Amino acid sequence: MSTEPPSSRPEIVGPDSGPEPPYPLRMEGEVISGFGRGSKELGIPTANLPVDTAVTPWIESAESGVYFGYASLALPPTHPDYAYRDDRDILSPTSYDAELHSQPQSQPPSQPQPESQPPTTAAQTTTTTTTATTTTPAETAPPPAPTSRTPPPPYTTTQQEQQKRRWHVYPMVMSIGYNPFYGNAARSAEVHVLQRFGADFYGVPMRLLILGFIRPERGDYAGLDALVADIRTDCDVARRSLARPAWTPPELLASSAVDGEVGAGGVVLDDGGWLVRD
Ligand SMILES: Cc1cc2nc3c(=O)[nH]c(=O)nc-3n(C[C@H](O)[C@H](O)[C@H](O)COP(=O)(O)O)c2cc1C
Ligand SMILES: Nc1ncnc2c1ncn2[C@@H]1O[C@H](COP(=O)(O)OP(=O)(O)O)[C@@H](O)[C@H]1O
Repeated sequence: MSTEPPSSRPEIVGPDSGPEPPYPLRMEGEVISGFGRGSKELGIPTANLPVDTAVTPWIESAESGVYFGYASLALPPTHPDYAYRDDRDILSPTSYDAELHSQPQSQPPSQPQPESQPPTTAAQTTTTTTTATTTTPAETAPPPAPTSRTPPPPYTTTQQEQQKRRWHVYPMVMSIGYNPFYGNAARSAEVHVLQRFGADFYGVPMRLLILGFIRPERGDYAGLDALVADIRTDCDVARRSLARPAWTPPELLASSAVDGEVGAGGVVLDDGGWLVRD
């Protein structure tokens, strides 16, 4: 079990009756690379999506901070986590493996490292039919220790493979903002999927059904450990919040759910099937 969260942090967010307006919010795109800090410095990988207000207008006025909900990934058959159980392959929030939060793989710096390079742009990585990039942006941080993580494989090379992709749904926690601890110049959307994966999934289509807000982003952490502890608490909060009946996939993906319909108990039933629709 996790350590006690700071007393100011609630353990669950959102009403037991389910998500309330303006949620659910949606976002989708192909996973692009960020600054490579998530795994190496924090031990918490984050899958980045391009932030494009033309495609996702709500994001312009969205408060910078931590959100939670469900992420679906259109994994190709070549990915080790590709599994065919059903067209709607749902992972319960309670199946989350807490060991996912392994320790950072290199010695973290005690102070935040400034940006040394701009993030990879969407234009560099939006084509699914090309090989995913294997480069990691240069950093001013200490050189990374040897890592056991595999480089991004060329998942999306053939049309045949694309046709065989299947959507897999997982609980997630995400950050939308400028990462003030690092002082990013551009706004980013970064998703930590509450699942341990056998390999990276750069270039893979990802959809997000965002169901609630956990907290505003912070830049005043005393050090990296404090940021990591807060993110781990975010993960616990998201997992607990999503485990409630009105927040679990069967309710969200109910076949009777109509987009935007207000169901019993004031729950806004989204067309959760969007997460897995081809
Ligand atoms: C749940 C969650 C909460 C986060 N909260 C903060 C935060 O409060 N302040 C901050 O500066 N960055 C926050 N971050 C962003 C991390 O700093 C970011 O994921 C890290 O810099 C990795 O960036 P990269 O994907 O470019 O490698 C958060 C990330 C996640 C997934
Ligand atoms: N549980 C997970 N959540 C998010 N991304 C993951 C996860 N496991 C593996 N990954 C992979 O790790 C990548 C993010 O790694 P990270 O070190 O944060 O680098 P960057 O943000 O620069 O891409 C994601 O794009 C994804 O391919």
